[in-house]
Amino acid sequence: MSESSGPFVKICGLKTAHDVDVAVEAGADAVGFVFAPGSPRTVGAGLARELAGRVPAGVLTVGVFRGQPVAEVRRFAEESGVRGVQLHGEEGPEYYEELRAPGRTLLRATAEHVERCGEYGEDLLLLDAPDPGSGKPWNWGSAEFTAPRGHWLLAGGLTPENVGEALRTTGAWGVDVSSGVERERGVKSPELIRAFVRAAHASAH
Ligand SMILES: O=C(O)c1ccccc1N[C@@H]1O[C@H](COP(=O)(O)O)[C@@H](O)[C@H]1O
Repeated sequence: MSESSGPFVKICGLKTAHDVDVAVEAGADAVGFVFAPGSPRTVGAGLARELAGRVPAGVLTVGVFRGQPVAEVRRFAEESGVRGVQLHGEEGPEYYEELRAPGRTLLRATAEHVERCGEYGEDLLLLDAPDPGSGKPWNWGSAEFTAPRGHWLLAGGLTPENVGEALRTTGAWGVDVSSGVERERGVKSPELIRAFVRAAHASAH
């Protein structure tokens, strides 16, 4: 994982070589490929392998899953060569145990309150909206919100305009975005990707 002093930034839902290159050149720490079915961002393992092959070793490649059987997750991860696995379903700790592999980073996405990162054996916790990938924000700015301990990413409705405030308000270790860097649903905007990474990095100063 990133040792840089700024926040960890993941750009998710990439489908083209150009968008991958833009995210990497902009300074993203991680790029995500959606393997969950039914999303306008869903890609197959073959395309993801091509895209992941463009990514330098210092940038984490992540496969995104939702409610899929463990064998399917493992197969997609192995066929695509992604180094991270992000789970958005109801999977319990045993699921993480089964997916643990040398060099693999496990990300647990949840919309529930969590005390600390690592409760299910994950390396990174991702606090997201109940409807992941929808672009809808949630109540991370409210007085009731309490941040988990450890490394966690904030996601859900983030944009270049609100990411700085989101990082300052929540103290998140990093951020993850998909909709907020798209010009239309499922189609990334290079300008918005660059603006998002710039705004996230600027929040550290
Ligand atoms: O992006 C999707 O379509 C998706 C589908 C299924 C599970 C997760 C998905 N994306 C994740 O959602 C957040 C981004 O949300 P937003 O669009 O920025 O509001 C991020 O964690 C993606 O990995």
